Amino acid sequence: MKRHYVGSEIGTLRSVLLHRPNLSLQRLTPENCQDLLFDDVLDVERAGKEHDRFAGVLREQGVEVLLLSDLLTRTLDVPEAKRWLLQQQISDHRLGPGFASDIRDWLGQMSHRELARHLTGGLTRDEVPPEISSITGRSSQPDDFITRPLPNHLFTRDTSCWIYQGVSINPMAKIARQRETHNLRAIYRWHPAFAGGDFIKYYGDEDRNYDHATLEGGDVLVAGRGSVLIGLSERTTAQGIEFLALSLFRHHQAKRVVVMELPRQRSCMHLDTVMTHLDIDTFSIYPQIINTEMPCWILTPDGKGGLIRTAEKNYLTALEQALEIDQVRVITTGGDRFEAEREQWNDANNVLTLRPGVVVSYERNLRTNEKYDQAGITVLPIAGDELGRGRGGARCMSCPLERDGI
Ligand SMILES: NC(=[NH2+])NCCC[C@H](N)C(=O)O
Repeated sequence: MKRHYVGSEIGTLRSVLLHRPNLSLQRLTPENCQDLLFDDVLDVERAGKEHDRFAGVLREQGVEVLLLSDLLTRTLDVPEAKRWLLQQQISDHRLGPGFASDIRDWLGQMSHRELARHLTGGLTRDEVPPEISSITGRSSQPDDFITRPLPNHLFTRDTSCWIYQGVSINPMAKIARQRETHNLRAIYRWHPAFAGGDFIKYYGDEDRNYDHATLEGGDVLVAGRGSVLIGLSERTTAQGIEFLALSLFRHHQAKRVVVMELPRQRSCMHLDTVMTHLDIDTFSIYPQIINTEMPCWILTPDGKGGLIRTAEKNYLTALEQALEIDQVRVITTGGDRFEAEREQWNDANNVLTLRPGVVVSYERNLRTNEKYDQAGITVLPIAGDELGRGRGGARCMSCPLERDGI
């Protein structure tokens, strides 16, 4: 079995999980898109092409690209996985026991590819045969959906994140994304590439209510050298960080966790919207948010199963300690204040590093890409006019499964 291991944020990327936008994007309307955490509706066909190009660039660079729909389809071949997933996604308490059971039976007859399509793309009333109905004969949901689509599966970075020899399968903060976690849990439990594999599940794999202890992978940066950086953000709470840090220390996978506190706002919903790692000593940052005023702590194990929390003077010294280097170099978002704000909103700082100093970035962010270039960082540009409307860039549209350390 392949070894899944993510040793850093910038070491050579070898294998990555992506989700090609599908049915879920076709369901987005001006009325529901905000609820589903998209800022606009998309040209679905064009978004698909942009995504294919993104995957193409990764493959050309030698990265293995796995697609979520393929993994899910294969997972459904395992009868226990299929039963479990249908129970989770079409639950009795969501739809009422009779209706839920009829829907599960009906979905259970579908080809697994088609079922996977609905497990990510949702199910509408119209798609279900009319003879299946709830006791009132009405749709059990206020809108047309029997299960709502999961368009944010596009951002595979968030739902699960690999850290050294294990994975966190994340309890998501927003209702619109919580059911994504079931799909990932099933894949990591039952898909033959993962089932029984030699990796740790740090957090999030239990059937329980995680309540306020939420965590999303966009906030987790595997710095390497035994360090992990985590954003305390709109999505990732102190409670979630505490659980993950304790688990990392218990499994001897990290020596320290650097916590950086972000304002709770959409434009910087995750750490990776304002900061990514480009080369051993180099970070891309959005200076309006990432600056020396930002509260920052270092967590270390106390040797008795707890945590020691030390406040840090500023994030730069914290990063230097994390990477065990003398000085970090930062590249700030390009252009004047207005341009920088607009480019940050369009994910100029959210780039995917393929190996030290080589990144994939949206081509539209001209000013910032120019600064990367001047600083000796190689930019592989991709179009993202449609994809970007979901508020995410190359980093958050990818979940590294295998990457070298530094
Ligand atoms: N790691 C990230 N920056 N993820 C971006 C996620 C965007 C997505 N629409 C959401 O609101 O959840």
